[in-house]
Order: sequence, then C-alpha cells, then structure tokens
Amino acid sequence: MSEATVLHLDQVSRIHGEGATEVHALRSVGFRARAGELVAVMGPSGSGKSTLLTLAGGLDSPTSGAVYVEGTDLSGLGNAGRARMRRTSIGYVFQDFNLIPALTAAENVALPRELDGERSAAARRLARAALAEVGIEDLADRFPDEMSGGQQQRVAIARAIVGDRRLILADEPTGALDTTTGEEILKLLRSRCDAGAAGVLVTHEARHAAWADRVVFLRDGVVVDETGADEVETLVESGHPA
Ligand SMILES: Nc1ncnc2c1ncn2[C@@H]1O[C@H](COP(=O)(O)OP(=O)(O)OP(=O)(O)O)[C@@H](O)[C@H]1O
Repeated sequence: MSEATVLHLDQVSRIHGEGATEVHALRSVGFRARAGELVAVMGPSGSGKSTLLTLAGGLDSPTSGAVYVEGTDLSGLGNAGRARMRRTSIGYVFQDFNLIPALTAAENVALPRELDGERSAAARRLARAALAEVGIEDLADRFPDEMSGGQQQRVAIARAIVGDRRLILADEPTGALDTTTGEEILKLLRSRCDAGAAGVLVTHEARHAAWADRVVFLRDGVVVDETGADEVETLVESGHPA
C-alpha cells in the first residue's frame, strides 16, 4: 500500500507553440511519485519544472504520452472529469497562495468540497479538520488580508489536503516566505506525505530538497539525474549538481 504509485508520467512530452516558435518544454519524461513519498523537482529556469507540475495537476495536457493519477489517465477524462479529479484527488500549492480574498480561511478550504456538491456544514467540518492539521484552526474565520504570509500558506496547504487528497503538488511554496516560515511549510508537506500522500515539490533551493525522499533534476525538458534518499544529504551539503 505505501508503495502505490499515485502519480505516473509515462513518456510525457509537451511542446508549446508551432514552427519557428516551438518550445519543447518536456521531452519523453518518465516520472513517478508514490504514496508516502515527497519528490523534489529541481533544475534551471526554463527546464520544465512548472510544466511538469501543471501536467501532473491536469491543468494542461501533454502533446504525447500519458499522465496517470491514482491509475486514471487524465487525458481520457475530458475537461469536466479533470476538474473533478482536481477537486477530489489533487491539491495544488502556489508560491503566491492564491486564496480568494473575499472568503474566510475556512471558506477558502471548504470551497473545493462545496464545488463538488458536498453540503455546506459537512464541507466546513472537513475544512476545520484540515486547518487543525496545519495548526491554525483558531484562524478559521479570518480573511486572507488579516493573516501573515506563512498563515496564508498554511490555509493554502489545508485547501490542498482537505478531504484527504492523495496528491499534493507544490510550486515553490516557500518562495514568498522567510526562511523559518518556509521550513515550517515544508515540514507540513513532509508530514502529509508521511501520512500517506504523494508530494511533488518544485524548488530552486537545494536545502529544501532535504525534506524530500528523492530529487529529480530537469534540464531542457529532460530528466538528467535522480538522487535517492541517501544522497539527498550530500546534495544539500555540496549544492546543486546539475
Ligand atoms: N504557455 C507557454 N507558451 C510557450 N512557451 C511556454 C509556455 N509555458 C512554458 N513555456 C516554455 O517552456 C519551457 C519550460 O517552462 P517552465 O515554466 O516549465 O520552466 P521552469 O523550469 O518551471 O522555469 P522557472 O524555474 O523559471 O519557473 C520554457 O522555455 C518556457 O519558456
């Protein structure tokens, strides 16, 4: 069970544009994230990290190859099916939090459940449980502009995990936070993966990779290296090998 593949990119390529302006953002990438595992994705600017994450989250479709989430081929679903998958199985955490300013913390977290037809009271209960898991249940009735950046990112993580979603995708989630607050956010991601979710963390910083079980390096849309758990520490000490 703990070894189950939650995310599988099978020979995935993504080409943006056509002809002279064609950009190969990803080239035949194979990638897996298993239950209980946090995988860091690193690489220079433009290497395809965000493209990998948006494909994994069903926000974009591959030019060729297939993306499976919990065994379901996202391209076989159609737009409505993919949207449903995003609300029920996939949590996304962005650098700039992306909370809805007019909604309280609890309402932001409950929203994906309510969009999925869950009754309001049940959705709020799940939202409060998710807020408790990230340590800010007491801020449930605050609006985003009444919270610090770190608190807002905790709300975003609660929204990503609410209802026990199994795949958490995080794109530079600590980019707008100070070092200490950023480490706390990574710790939350780590503990969610320890509890059975699969996590993918896009980061520029080698020391963030210390929270991951594996590091996958991209360059020009190709996986150029993979580092196992025992090598992650060496990587952090020596810096970026790619
Ligand atoms: N919608 C798009 N249209 C055209 N080209 C795109 C599009 N999205 C990404 N690209 C190109 O695809 C390549 C990979 O981009 P991507 O954003 O995935 O890289 P990245 O590794 O996440 O970069 P960064 O670290 O700067 O965020 C880049 O050359 C980028 O310019």
